[in-house]
Amino acid sequence: MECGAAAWALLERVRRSAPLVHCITNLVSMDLVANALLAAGASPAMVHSLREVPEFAPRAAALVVNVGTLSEPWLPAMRAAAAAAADAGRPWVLDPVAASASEFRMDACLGLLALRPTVVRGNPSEIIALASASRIRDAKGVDSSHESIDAVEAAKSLALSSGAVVAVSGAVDFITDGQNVIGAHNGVPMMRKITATGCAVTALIAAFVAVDPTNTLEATACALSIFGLAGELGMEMAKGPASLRMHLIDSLYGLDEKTVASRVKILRHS
Ligand SMILES: Nc1ncnc2c1ncn2[C@@H]1O[C@H](COP(=O)(O)OP(=O)(O)OP(=O)(O)O)[C@@H](O)[C@H]1O
Ligand SMILES: Cc1ncsc1CCO
Ligand SMILES: [Mg+2]
Repeated sequence: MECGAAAWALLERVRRSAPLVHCITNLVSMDLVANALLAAGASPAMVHSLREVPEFAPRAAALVVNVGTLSEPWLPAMRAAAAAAADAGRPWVLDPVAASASEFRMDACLGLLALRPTVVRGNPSEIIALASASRIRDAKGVDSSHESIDAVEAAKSLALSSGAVVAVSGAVDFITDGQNVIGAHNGVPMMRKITATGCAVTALIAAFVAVDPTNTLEATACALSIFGLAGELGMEMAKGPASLRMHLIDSLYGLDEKTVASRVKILRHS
Protein backbone atom coordinates (compact mmCIF):
# COMPACT_ATOMS: atom_id res chain seq x y z
CA MET A 1 0.00 0.00 0.00
CA GLU A 2 1.29 3.46 -0.91
CA CYS A 3 0.20 4.58 2.51
CA GLY A 4 1.23 8.23 2.41
CA ALA A 5 -0.55 8.84 -0.88
CA ALA A 6 -3.64 6.96 0.32
CA ALA A 7 -3.75 8.94 3.56
CA TRP A 8 -3.42 12.23 1.68
CA ALA A 9 -6.20 11.25 -0.75
CA LEU A 10 -8.55 10.56 2.16
CA LEU A 11 -7.62 13.75 4.02
CA GLU A 12 -8.30 15.71 0.84
CA ARG A 13 -11.65 13.97 0.47
CA VAL A 14 -12.56 14.91 4.05
CA ARG A 15 -11.53 18.52 3.40
CA ARG A 16 -13.51 18.64 0.14
CA SER A 17 -16.72 16.99 1.32
CA ALA A 18 -16.73 18.08 5.00
CA PRO A 19 -18.68 15.04 6.23
CA LEU A 20 -21.16 15.77 9.02
CA VAL A 21 -20.11 13.63 12.00
CA HIS A 22 -22.81 13.08 14.61
CA CYS A 23 -21.02 12.83 17.96
CA ILE A 24 -22.51 11.41 21.13
CA THR A 25 -19.34 11.76 23.13
CA ASN A 26 -18.28 12.32 26.70
CA LEU A 27 -18.37 15.68 28.42
CA VAL A 28 -14.58 15.84 28.86
CA SER A 29 -13.92 15.27 25.17
CA MET A 30 -16.51 17.42 23.42
CA ASP A 31 -14.26 20.41 22.80
CA LEU A 32 -11.24 18.47 21.54
CA VAL A 33 -13.37 16.13 19.43
CA ALA A 34 -15.17 19.03 17.74
CA ASN A 35 -11.97 21.00 17.17
CA ALA A 36 -10.04 18.00 15.81
CA LEU A 37 -12.86 17.25 13.35
CA LEU A 38 -12.97 20.89 12.24
CA ALA A 39 -9.19 21.06 11.84
CA ALA A 40 -9.31 17.97 9.64
CA GLY A 41 -12.03 19.51 7.47
CA ALA A 42 -15.05 17.59 8.79
CA SER A 43 -18.17 19.06 10.37
CA PRO A 44 -18.94 18.00 13.96
CA ALA A 45 -22.32 18.10 15.70
CA MET A 46 -22.81 17.11 19.33
CA VAL A 47 -26.41 15.92 19.52
CA HIS A 48 -27.38 13.59 22.33
CA SER A 49 -31.02 14.16 23.18
CA LEU A 50 -33.22 11.16 22.41
CA ARG A 51 -35.86 13.63 21.20
CA GLU A 52 -33.56 14.84 18.43
CA VAL A 53 -31.89 11.62 17.33
CA PRO A 54 -34.59 10.37 14.89
CA GLU A 55 -34.65 13.72 13.09
CA PHE A 56 -30.94 14.45 13.16
CA ALA A 57 -29.26 11.06 12.68
CA PRO A 58 -30.22 10.61 8.98
CA ARG A 59 -28.45 13.88 8.06
CA ALA A 60 -25.06 12.71 9.30
CA ALA A 61 -22.45 10.96 7.18
CA ALA A 62 -21.17 9.03 10.21
CA LEU A 63 -21.78 8.61 13.93
CA VAL A 64 -19.51 8.35 16.97
CA VAL A 65 -20.74 6.82 20.22
CA ASN A 66 -18.36 7.33 23.15
CA VAL A 67 -19.35 6.09 26.62
CA GLY A 68 -16.75 8.10 28.57
CA THR A 69 -19.19 9.92 30.86
CA LEU A 70 -22.03 7.47 30.51
CA SER A 71 -25.21 8.14 32.46
CA GLU A 72 -28.55 6.39 32.23
CA PRO A 73 -30.44 9.07 30.27
CA TRP A 74 -27.85 9.04 27.48
CA LEU A 75 -27.91 5.35 26.77
CA PRO A 76 -31.26 5.20 24.91
CA ALA A 77 -30.08 8.00 22.59
CA MET A 78 -26.81 6.15 21.95
CA ARG A 79 -28.72 2.97 21.13
CA ALA A 80 -31.23 4.76 18.90
CA ALA A 81 -28.53 6.59 16.95
CA ALA A 82 -26.44 3.44 16.53
CA ALA A 83 -29.45 1.39 15.40
CA ALA A 84 -30.46 4.11 12.92
CA ALA A 85 -26.93 4.23 11.49
CA ALA A 86 -26.67 0.45 11.23
CA ASP A 87 -30.11 0.18 9.58
CA ALA A 88 -29.25 2.88 7.06
CA GLY A 89 -25.82 1.40 6.30
CA ARG A 90 -24.11 4.52 7.62
CA PRO A 91 -20.75 3.99 9.34
CA TRP A 92 -20.66 4.30 13.09
CA VAL A 93 -17.72 4.05 15.48
CA LEU A 94 -17.78 2.93 19.12
CA ASP A 95 -15.31 4.21 21.71
CA PRO A 96 -15.69 1.91 24.76
CA VAL A 97 -14.06 4.25 27.29
CA ALA A 98 -13.20 2.43 30.54
CA ALA A 99 -15.38 -0.51 29.47
CA SER A 100 -14.33 -2.54 32.47
CA ALA A 101 -14.87 0.19 35.07
CA SER A 102 -18.35 -1.02 36.09
CA GLU A 103 -21.01 -3.54 35.24
CA PHE A 104 -23.23 -0.75 33.89
CA ARG A 105 -20.54 0.39 31.45
CA MET A 106 -19.60 -3.11 30.31
CA ASP A 107 -23.27 -4.04 29.73
CA ALA A 108 -23.81 -0.80 27.83
CA CYS A 109 -20.75 -1.46 25.64
CA LEU A 110 -21.82 -5.05 24.94
CA GLY A 111 -25.32 -3.84 24.03
CA LEU A 112 -23.87 -1.25 21.65
CA LEU A 113 -21.53 -3.84 20.17
CA ALA A 114 -24.59 -5.93 19.28
CA LEU A 115 -25.74 -2.98 17.12
CA ARG A 116 -22.81 -3.73 14.81
CA PRO A 117 -20.43 -0.76 14.88
CA THR A 118 -18.32 -0.34 11.74
CA VAL A 119 -15.23 0.33 13.87
CA VAL A 120 -14.39 -0.04 17.55
CA ARG A 121 -11.44 2.11 18.72
CA GLY A 122 -10.14 1.80 22.23
CA ASN A 123 -6.99 1.79 24.27
CA PRO A 124 -5.38 -1.61 24.99
CA SER A 125 -7.07 -2.20 28.36
CA GLU A 126 -10.48 -1.35 26.90
CA ILE A 127 -10.06 -3.72 23.94
CA ILE A 128 -8.79 -6.56 26.17
CA ALA A 129 -11.74 -6.10 28.54
CA LEU A 130 -14.33 -5.89 25.78
CA ALA A 131 -12.95 -8.93 23.93
CA SER A 132 -13.42 -11.08 27.01
CA ALA A 133 -16.48 -9.18 28.26
CA SER A 134 -14.81 -9.03 31.64
CA ARG A 135 -13.74 -6.54 34.25
CA ILE A 136 -10.00 -5.96 34.61
CA ARG A 137 -9.10 -5.81 38.27
CA ASP A 138 -6.03 -3.62 37.83
CA ALA A 139 -7.75 -1.26 35.35
CA LYS A 140 -6.83 2.37 35.92
CA GLY A 141 -10.11 4.02 34.91
CA VAL A 142 -9.94 5.65 31.49
CA ASP A 143 -6.16 5.21 31.04
CA SER A 144 -4.66 1.98 29.73
CA SER A 145 -2.58 -0.29 31.92
CA HIS A 146 -1.48 -2.35 28.90
CA GLU A 147 0.60 -1.71 25.75
CA SER A 148 -1.07 -1.93 22.33
CA ILE A 149 1.04 -4.93 21.24
CA ASP A 150 -0.43 -6.90 24.17
CA ALA A 151 -3.95 -6.28 22.86
CA VAL A 152 -3.49 -7.45 19.26
CA GLU A 153 -4.91 -10.95 19.84
CA ALA A 154 -7.85 -9.49 21.81
CA ALA A 155 -8.45 -7.02 18.97
CA LYS A 156 -8.51 -9.84 16.40
CA SER A 157 -10.91 -11.88 18.47
CA LEU A 158 -13.19 -8.86 19.07
CA ALA A 159 -13.16 -8.11 15.33
CA LEU A 160 -14.17 -11.70 14.52
CA SER A 161 -16.92 -11.86 17.14
CA SER A 162 -18.38 -8.41 16.40
CA GLY A 163 -17.82 -8.02 12.66
CA ALA A 164 -16.24 -4.61 13.30
CA VAL A 165 -12.81 -3.35 12.37
CA VAL A 166 -11.03 -2.98 15.71
CA ALA A 167 -8.35 -0.36 16.37
CA VAL A 168 -6.21 -0.38 19.49
CA SER A 169 -4.22 2.77 20.13
CA GLY A 170 -0.76 3.13 21.62
CA ALA A 171 2.90 3.52 20.65
CA VAL A 172 1.85 1.66 17.49
CA ASP A 173 -1.85 1.71 16.69
CA PHE A 174 -2.98 -1.73 15.51
CA ILE A 175 -5.98 -2.08 13.23
CA THR A 176 -7.56 -5.42 12.38
CA ASP A 177 -10.57 -7.00 10.71
CA GLY A 178 -9.79 -10.28 12.44
CA GLN A 179 -7.60 -11.57 9.59
CA ASN A 180 -5.30 -8.74 8.60
CA VAL A 181 -3.43 -6.60 11.09
CA ILE A 182 -1.89 -3.28 10.14
CA GLY A 183 0.15 -0.94 12.29
CA ALA A 184 -0.04 2.85 12.21
CA HIS A 185 3.35 4.01 13.48
CA ASN A 186 2.90 7.77 13.84
CA GLY A 187 2.42 9.65 17.10
CA VAL A 188 4.32 10.80 20.19
CA PRO A 189 4.06 9.56 23.80
CA MET A 190 3.04 13.03 25.06
CA MET A 191 -0.35 12.52 23.32
CA ARG A 192 -1.28 10.29 26.25
CA LYS A 193 -0.90 13.29 28.57
CA ILE A 194 -3.73 15.18 26.86
CA THR A 195 -7.13 13.93 27.88
CA ALA A 196 -9.42 12.88 25.02
CA THR A 197 -6.84 12.48 22.27
CA GLY A 198 -8.20 8.94 21.98
CA CYS A 199 -11.76 10.26 21.73
CA ALA A 200 -10.62 12.75 19.07
CA VAL A 201 -8.97 10.10 16.92
CA THR A 202 -12.09 7.93 17.22
CA ALA A 203 -14.08 10.80 15.72
CA LEU A 204 -11.47 11.30 13.00
CA ILE A 205 -11.85 7.61 12.12
CA ALA A 206 -15.59 8.21 11.64
CA ALA A 207 -14.85 11.09 9.24
CA PHE A 208 -12.35 9.01 7.24
CA VAL A 209 -14.63 5.97 7.03
CA ALA A 210 -17.49 8.27 5.95
CA VAL A 211 -15.53 9.28 2.84
CA ASP A 212 -14.27 5.74 2.12
CA PRO A 213 -16.93 3.34 3.40
CA THR A 214 -15.74 0.35 1.37
CA ASN A 215 -12.20 0.36 2.77
CA THR A 216 -12.79 0.53 6.50
CA LEU A 217 -9.53 -1.10 7.54
CA GLU A 218 -7.33 1.25 5.49
CA ALA A 219 -9.41 4.36 6.22
CA THR A 220 -9.12 3.66 9.96
CA ALA A 221 -5.34 3.24 9.73
CA CYS A 222 -5.04 6.45 7.70
CA ALA A 223 -7.02 8.43 10.30
CA LEU A 224 -4.82 7.12 13.12
CA SER A 225 -1.60 7.88 11.25
CA ILE A 226 -2.74 11.35 10.19
CA PHE A 227 -3.63 12.18 13.81
CA GLY A 228 -0.30 10.75 15.01
CA LEU A 229 1.56 12.78 12.40
CA ALA A 230 -0.20 15.94 13.59
CA GLY A 231 1.06 15.02 17.06
CA GLU A 232 4.64 14.60 15.78
CA LEU A 233 4.57 17.99 14.05
CA GLY A 234 2.89 19.62 17.04
CA MET A 235 5.54 18.19 19.36
CA GLU A 236 8.24 20.07 17.44
CA MET A 237 6.69 23.31 18.81
CA ALA A 238 5.20 22.18 22.12
CA LYS A 239 6.52 22.76 25.64
CA GLY A 240 4.15 20.28 27.32
CA PRO A 241 0.66 18.77 27.04
CA ALA A 242 -1.27 22.06 26.95
CA SER A 243 0.74 23.56 24.12
CA LEU A 244 0.84 20.20 22.33
CA ARG A 245 -2.96 20.21 22.33
CA MET A 246 -2.92 23.57 20.55
CA HIS A 247 -0.09 22.72 18.14
CA LEU A 248 -1.59 19.33 17.32
CA ILE A 249 -4.81 21.01 16.18
CA ASP A 250 -2.86 23.61 14.19
CA SER A 251 -0.72 20.87 12.61
CA LEU A 252 -3.75 18.79 11.66
CA TYR A 253 -5.25 21.86 9.99
CA GLY A 254 -2.03 22.68 8.13
CA LEU A 255 -1.01 19.21 6.86
CA ASP A 256 0.23 19.29 3.27
CA GLU A 257 0.73 16.61 0.65
CA LYS A 258 4.52 16.45 0.86
CA THR A 259 4.53 15.97 4.65
CA VAL A 260 1.74 13.39 4.62
CA ALA A 261 3.24 11.44 1.70
CA SER A 262 6.71 11.31 3.25
CA ARG A 263 5.89 10.83 6.94
CA VAL A 264 2.76 8.67 7.23
CA LYS A 265 3.95 5.21 8.24
CA ILE A 266 1.47 2.35 7.95
CA LEU A 267 2.90 -1.18 7.85
CA ARG A 268 1.40 -4.60 7.49
CA HIS A 269 1.90 -6.53 10.73
CA SER A 270 2.76 -10.21 10.39
N1 LIG B 1 3.37 5.80 23.38
C1 LIG B 1 2.79 6.44 22.38
N2 LIG B 1 3.52 6.85 21.32
C2 LIG B 1 2.92 7.51 20.29
N3 LIG B 1 1.59 7.79 20.23
C3 LIG B 1 0.81 7.39 21.25
C4 LIG B 1 1.36 6.69 22.37
N4 LIG B 1 0.35 6.41 23.23
C5 LIG B 1 -0.77 6.91 22.66
N5 LIG B 1 -0.50 7.48 21.47
C6 LIG B 1 -1.47 8.14 20.61
O1 LIG B 1 -2.30 8.96 21.40
C7 LIG B 1 -3.65 8.94 20.96
C8 LIG B 1 -4.56 8.52 22.11
O2 LIG B 1 -4.32 7.16 22.41
P1 LIG B 1 -4.60 6.55 23.83
O3 LIG B 1 -4.27 5.10 23.75
O4 LIG B 1 -3.93 7.38 24.87
O5 LIG B 1 -6.19 6.72 23.89
P2 LIG B 1 -7.18 6.75 25.12
O6 LIG B 1 -6.58 6.08 26.31
O7 LIG B 1 -8.48 6.25 24.65
O8 LIG B 1 -7.28 8.32 25.38
P3 LIG B 1 -8.48 9.19 25.98
O9 LIG B 1 -9.34 8.24 26.77
O10 LIG B 1 -7.83 10.23 26.83
O11 LIG B 1 -9.23 9.78 24.86
C9 LIG B 1 -3.68 7.98 19.77
O12 LIG B 1 -3.66 8.75 18.59
C10 LIG B 1 -2.41 7.16 19.92
O13 LIG B 1 -1.89 6.75 18.69
C1 LIG C 1 -11.00 11.65 31.95
C2 LIG C 1 -12.25 11.07 31.43
N1 LIG C 1 -13.18 10.54 32.30
C3 LIG C 1 -14.25 10.06 31.67
S1 LIG C 1 -14.16 10.23 29.97
C4 LIG C 1 -12.65 10.99 30.10
C5 LIG C 1 -11.93 11.49 28.90
C6 LIG C 1 -10.96 10.52 28.34
O1 LIG C 1 -11.53 9.37 27.87
MG1 LIG D 1 -10.28 6.52 25.52
